[in-house]
Amino acid sequence: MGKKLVSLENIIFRYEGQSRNALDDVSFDIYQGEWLAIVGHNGSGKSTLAKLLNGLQFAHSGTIMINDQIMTEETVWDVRQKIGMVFQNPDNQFVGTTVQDDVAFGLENAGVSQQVMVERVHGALNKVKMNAFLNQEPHHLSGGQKQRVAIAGVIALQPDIIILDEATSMLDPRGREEVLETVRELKQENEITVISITHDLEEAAKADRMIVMNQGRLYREGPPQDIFELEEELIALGLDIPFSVKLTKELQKNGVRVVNGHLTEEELVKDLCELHSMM
Ligand SMILES: Nc1ncnc2c1ncn2[C@@H]1O[C@H](COP(=O)(O)OP(=O)(O)OP(=O)(O)O)[C@@H](O)[C@H]1O
Repeated sequence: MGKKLVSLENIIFRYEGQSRNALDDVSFDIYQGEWLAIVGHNGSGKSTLAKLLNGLQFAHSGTIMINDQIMTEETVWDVRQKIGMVFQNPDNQFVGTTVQDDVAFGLENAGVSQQVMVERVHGALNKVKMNAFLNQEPHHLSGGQKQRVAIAGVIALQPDIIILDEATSMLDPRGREEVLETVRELKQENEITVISITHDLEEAAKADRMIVMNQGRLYREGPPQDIFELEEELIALGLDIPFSVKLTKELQKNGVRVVNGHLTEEELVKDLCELHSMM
């Protein structure tokens, strides 16, 4: 496990005029190089967590520490440099007229020299496999490609952490796969730390660790295999377990000896093929 990069301690936050806390004594850590998925039903506090991590709101009590710096109104601009956000709607975050302008936008604002900018734009687009689209206009791109450009815009700024706030929820299955594959590769190659906030437990299954939020409280945390063992509890919280986990349970009930822990359909299919070849 890498070093502790983010630490939340006893965070309490309530929106003005509301009778209950949106975040109620939430504590957890995030380690360098890990992919943490934060899941929960509507209103469980996921987006509020993202707002606090990005300094758009401040906790009423408790501490958020990001790479050894405590988040306060005074440090927020420094801390924000360490975090890149990718949001839900691919169309709302395209600010350039072409792919390369879009990726360069944040670097221009950061006052980076022309030479460094060109290197970083090309490097970032290479990493998300969008370098063949440098001069394309956004309306020629699919949703998945637009989100990959948004990710390139973020990694060009070399943050320590990327937060994906429901970044795949408006994409078709292919776009979703493209974006998740990009995240997986980035994480593997660059030791970047990923926080994905999602309704989608199939997506969360790809993370190293999951946090389940419920009514502003941290309900459970652990590796996806352990979290999906909570099957009935997750369903009671309004969450749906991945298809491969459900199918594994049904197959086992019917006497098929598949092993537990298949978080993707591919893994389950591989196991079934191996069982079949032994028959
Ligand atoms: N701007 C706001 N003003 C008042 N209350 C808010 C505001 N935003 C969120 N809330 C409340 O705070 C709580 C947590 O909401 P939050 O949006 O963080 O949940 P979420 O898990 O991200 O839900 P969703 O998946 O629907 O976005 C909910 O009770 C919600 O009604």
